Amino acid sequence: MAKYSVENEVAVIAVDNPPMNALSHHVRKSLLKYLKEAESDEKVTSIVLCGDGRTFPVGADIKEFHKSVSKLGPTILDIVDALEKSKKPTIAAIHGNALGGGLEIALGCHYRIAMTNSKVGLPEVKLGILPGAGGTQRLPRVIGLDNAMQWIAYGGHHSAGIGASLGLIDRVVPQGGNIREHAILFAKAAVGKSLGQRRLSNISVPDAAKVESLMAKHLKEVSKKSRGALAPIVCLQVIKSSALLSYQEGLESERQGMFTLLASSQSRAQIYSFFAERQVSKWSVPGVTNYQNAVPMKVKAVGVVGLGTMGRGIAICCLRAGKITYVLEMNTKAQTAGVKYIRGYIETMRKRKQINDQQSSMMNNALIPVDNYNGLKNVDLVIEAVFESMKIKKEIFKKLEKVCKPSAILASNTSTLNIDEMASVTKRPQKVAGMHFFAPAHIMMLLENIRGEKSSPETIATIMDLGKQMRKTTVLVGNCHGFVGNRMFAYYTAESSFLLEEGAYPKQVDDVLLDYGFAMGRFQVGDLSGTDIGYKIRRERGLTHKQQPAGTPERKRGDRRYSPLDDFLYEKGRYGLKARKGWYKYEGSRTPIPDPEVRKMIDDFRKRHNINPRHISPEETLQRMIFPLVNEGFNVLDEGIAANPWDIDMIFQHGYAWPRHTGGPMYYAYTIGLPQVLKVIEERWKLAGASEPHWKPSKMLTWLVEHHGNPDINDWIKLYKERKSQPNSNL
Ligand SMILES: CC/C=C/CC(=O)SCCNC(=O)CCNC(=O)[C@H](O)C(C)(C)COP(=O)(O)OP(=O)(O)OC[C@H]1O[C@@H](n2cnc3c(N)ncnc32)[C@H](O)[C@@H]1OP(=O)(O)O
Repeated sequence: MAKYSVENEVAVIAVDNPPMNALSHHVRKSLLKYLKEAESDEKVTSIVLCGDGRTFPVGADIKEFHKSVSKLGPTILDIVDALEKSKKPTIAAIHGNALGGGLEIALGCHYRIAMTNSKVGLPEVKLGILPGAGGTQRLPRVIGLDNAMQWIAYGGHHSAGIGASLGLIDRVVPQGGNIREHAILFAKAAVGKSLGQRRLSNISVPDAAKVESLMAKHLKEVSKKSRGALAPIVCLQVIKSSALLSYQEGLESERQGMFTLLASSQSRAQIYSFFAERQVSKWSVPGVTNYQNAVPMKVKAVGVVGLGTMGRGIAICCLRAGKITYVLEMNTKAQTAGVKYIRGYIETMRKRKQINDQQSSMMNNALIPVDNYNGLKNVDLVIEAVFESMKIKKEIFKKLEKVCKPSAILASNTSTLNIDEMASVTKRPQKVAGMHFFAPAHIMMLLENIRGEKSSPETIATIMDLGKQMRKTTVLVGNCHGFVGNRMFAYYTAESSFLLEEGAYPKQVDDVLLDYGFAMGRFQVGDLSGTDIGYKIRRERGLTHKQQPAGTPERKRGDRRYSPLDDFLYEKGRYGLKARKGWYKYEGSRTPIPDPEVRKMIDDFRKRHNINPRHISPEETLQRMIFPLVNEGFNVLDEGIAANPWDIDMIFQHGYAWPRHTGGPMYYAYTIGLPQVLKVIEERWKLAGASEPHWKPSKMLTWLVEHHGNPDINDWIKLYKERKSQPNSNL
């Protein structure tokens, strides 16, 4: 709905649709009704449009997308047109966010004023669509083609100050000011002034002459940054029309572009991702607790044990979340280096204006290096971040148990190991949990929180709340080897090496993954993170080639297929980018170059094992990389390790840079169709057999296909759980 009032001859129309004033159908209807009323009321001389509550409208109602109600008139464009055509001055009064369709209606107004802390932007590209209410045609006319391409193709939010410097915002209202009162005064002053040039559809694009060079520049950038994504490309093409065609023709090109994008599977995947991101914070442990009833503990001080790459990043996250952060590192050299890194990073944030001087000095003061466990006696929560060894972690947990106050939560940043086993060496298993950060911890958006068997509701609520305070996409999962992410990802990695054994080379596999939309292929990522990391984890588990007793078949560990190619690579000193050689070689830059030495290593291996290399098609490569991971995803759901398919998808998008426009592995499987996915898995299982158990079709996937074909992803859990809970279900 919207509210209507007339104050001092100024009509004020306030959108009232909490929480975000989305432009739902009923809002659009009432907005147009009040606009007509203001237009026809002779006592009204000007019109202010604003938002009630938290914000100016943040855009179209995303829940309406792909539903018939979104097509019901009036459209947002009808409102934009009415605002622009109005004979009385129209003023958008922005507080909070003016995004998407919200900014488009502001662009329809003759003037825009905004609170200094408000944000403006056209983020539709993040939903796989484009601004469909004239935004692609009006924004370039006011801020120029170059800026508009930047804003629309990347979908960023920008401060009111930036908007003002580009001519988008006519006045910035300082903090503490009343936007409504300022708007009314502004509106009164605008009465009688010519509106011709204030109607943005009337003016031309200032830097239109540069259209071809700007187009080439932005196309190159988006193709690199959003590989495989359709929306940024279509956005650019449509914005280009603003420079070459009339406003009306440009609008038609926008309509066509929107039509194409809305019909694409990518927009569905991205809209799914928008809601999934919000859904994961509504966690639940069925029958135990959930986000609504568990109360988090107050965490003022955090301890971080270990100042290696992970510990440093975690400490930065804690400091940014406003925590007093004790960092424990016994090795003096490592401590000096770690603290130097953290302070250096704080300074970089200050220089980049991500934090101000006061925040920087607060963070520096809150960082407290300690060199013995007693230094952690006052913390409310500790995050252990040392090398991935159960023995070492248990020793640390025993020490923490002794020094930390009884109320303190003990968390481990383990990426694979059993949280319950760590909890078992303490007297407070209810206070033990996993907090799995992804490297680099201060950059990656994901936090995979692991509940132990005995973790209390308060402990779970606290680690989830801390993730939120760190502004991470925080997903709650159950305890098992590798949890959700690494348990599933292990098969992706294993299968990539099997592909090398059978006929592929690293670049061939990586190219398929790049075409799919990953920013980097599996072998490029391996080089970037360092091939030594995986080797040390395999060595800890007694798996590496050198640890096997004489006579052990090179390609087996127990009864499972194993590829030792990764071990050979490490043993040749090819540690990845840092050594300038890994799966690729690097000559003076970070560009991976296929290396004949690696090719020879693979060829020699094949010869030694009488493997006749065969051509592996891109289709087979993609299926073999992704489908085992999907299959394991269904096992993870079946066991309750992940509560929902979107939990898995968010883990992969934010922890493993899975391309957002495919939604994530589980959503992708749904897009392909579960029957097709199962068919490939079953065929592969017949070929591979028991030594490759990751191809054994998951019970849940099989049941869903047999009984429901390709059910809606939102129904997977409900359908399966209902059946599973029946007495003779055999599931
Ligand atoms: C033809 C014309 C075409 C127009 C295209 C568009 O306008 S597309 C929409 C463009 N706008 C956006 O993409 C903005 C989406 N919203 C956000 O980015 C964020 O919500 C925010 C505005 C930055 C605020 O973030 P914050 O973290 O403060 O809140 P939440 O994200 O948690 O949101 C609170 C709840 O509001 C729901 N919601 C937000 N925006 C919309 C929307 N546009 N439509 C419908 N619902 C929206 C969100 O889902 C949250 O709901 P919960 O049920 O509480 O989870």
